[in-house]
Amino acid sequence: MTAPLPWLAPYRDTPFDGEVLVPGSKSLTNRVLILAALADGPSVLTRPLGSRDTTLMLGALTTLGATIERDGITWTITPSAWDRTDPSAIDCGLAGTVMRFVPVIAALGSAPVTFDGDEHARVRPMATTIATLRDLGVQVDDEGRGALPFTVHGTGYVTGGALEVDASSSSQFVSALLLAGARFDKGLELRHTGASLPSMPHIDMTVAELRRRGVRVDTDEPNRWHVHPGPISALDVEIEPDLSNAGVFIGAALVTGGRVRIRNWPADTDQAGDAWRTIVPAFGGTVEQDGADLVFSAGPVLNGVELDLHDVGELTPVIAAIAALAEQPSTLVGVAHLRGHETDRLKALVTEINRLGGDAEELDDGLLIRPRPLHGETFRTYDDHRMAHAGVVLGLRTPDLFVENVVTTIKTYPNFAPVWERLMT
Ligand SMILES: O=C(O)C1=C[C@@H](OP(=O)(O)O)[C@@H](O)[C@H](O)C1
Ligand SMILES: C=C(OP(=O)(O)O)C(=O)O
Repeated sequence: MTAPLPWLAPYRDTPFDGEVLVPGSKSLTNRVLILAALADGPSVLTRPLGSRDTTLMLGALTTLGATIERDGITWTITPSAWDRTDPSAIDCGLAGTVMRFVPVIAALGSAPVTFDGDEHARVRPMATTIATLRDLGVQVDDEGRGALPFTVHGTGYVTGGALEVDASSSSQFVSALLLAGARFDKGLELRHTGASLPSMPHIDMTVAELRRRGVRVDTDEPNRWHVHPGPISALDVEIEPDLSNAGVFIGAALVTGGRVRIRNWPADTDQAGDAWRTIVPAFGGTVEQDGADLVFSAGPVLNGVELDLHDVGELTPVIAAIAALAEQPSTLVGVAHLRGHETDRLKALVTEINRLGGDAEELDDGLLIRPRPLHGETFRTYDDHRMAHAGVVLGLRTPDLFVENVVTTIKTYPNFAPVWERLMT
């Protein structure tokens, strides 16, 4: 198959002023799908995200015995009976939520399940998943790789109890264990032992979704979670718009001196993307609530920023693109773990911003970006949806910028390129 031609990103010399309803949250959709597959009855999801990562999650849960019925904007999930005994295989693609969450769920079944994914998925950090499963008494065959592919041999139950995890390279190792913990015979008393724990809002989201379904989770001490054993109640939910993906449109408003209305911004949410409310003022912009929507506007000057993005690392690529177009230098820290994301995002951002004539430098745990005039080039995306988002934001202010493999945005955003083209041209 030949690679698609690089795509000419829309350029604008006038302010963008638009309105967007972004598709559903990846993180919420994939958590809700897992919990629906473990629940005590069928659950209905309204406005779930239909994208590559959620399709992979549906495929994985179907393989484990759940059934899915789709009807327009609703999906009905009937839980698995967990009675399969034949070996099966699950494709994780490049989805962290599939490769980290599903192996722990598969341990509850009674069959060997082999996990693999895209070429780059094989270098994403997975040793913690394998080690914690073994600590729980589950047999995992990885032929010493400490990475995909590997096979989980479920025996129909996991005893659970006390467990330590070093989740400094990804919060998803914690979320995975918490999501399954109520179904362990003794529940789960989990303690994170590593130096730091990224993406805390994502862990808070996991705990909140468990509690909404009647699971008792104690979080009295930092870095400790006690999930009590018991049923997970079925629950019908509406999925919030993906606030991390809203960032690319917010970026468009900031770098063109314009404005964007993001429709249906949830008033109370655990999504990492809610941090745009404070990030936009740091760049000199403003944020206004208007009914159910948030309106983000550029200020008279696009300031440089000094931000610790440890909690909200997935916002970094778009923030880096905005920073490269700002009027002063920016420093972004707290994101060493981005080296284990869809690609090594620190290296990729430095390489691509500098390819356009920019001046970006990799720090131990982040980026230093000094704005420079940029010129058109092909912006490489390394199969990373958020690198493509960074590229299109830079393209708004850089004539003749081509984005390689813009279709990679399908990971979390169906039809992104046509939507962007329609809004920006
Ligand atoms: O649990 C989740 O849904 C996610 C957790 C975060 O992972 P890391 O902690 O690995 O950054 C985030 O970056 C990722 O996009 C989604
Ligand atoms: C890190 C990300 O994804 P994943 O869920 O694959 O880890 C992301 O979407 O920015």
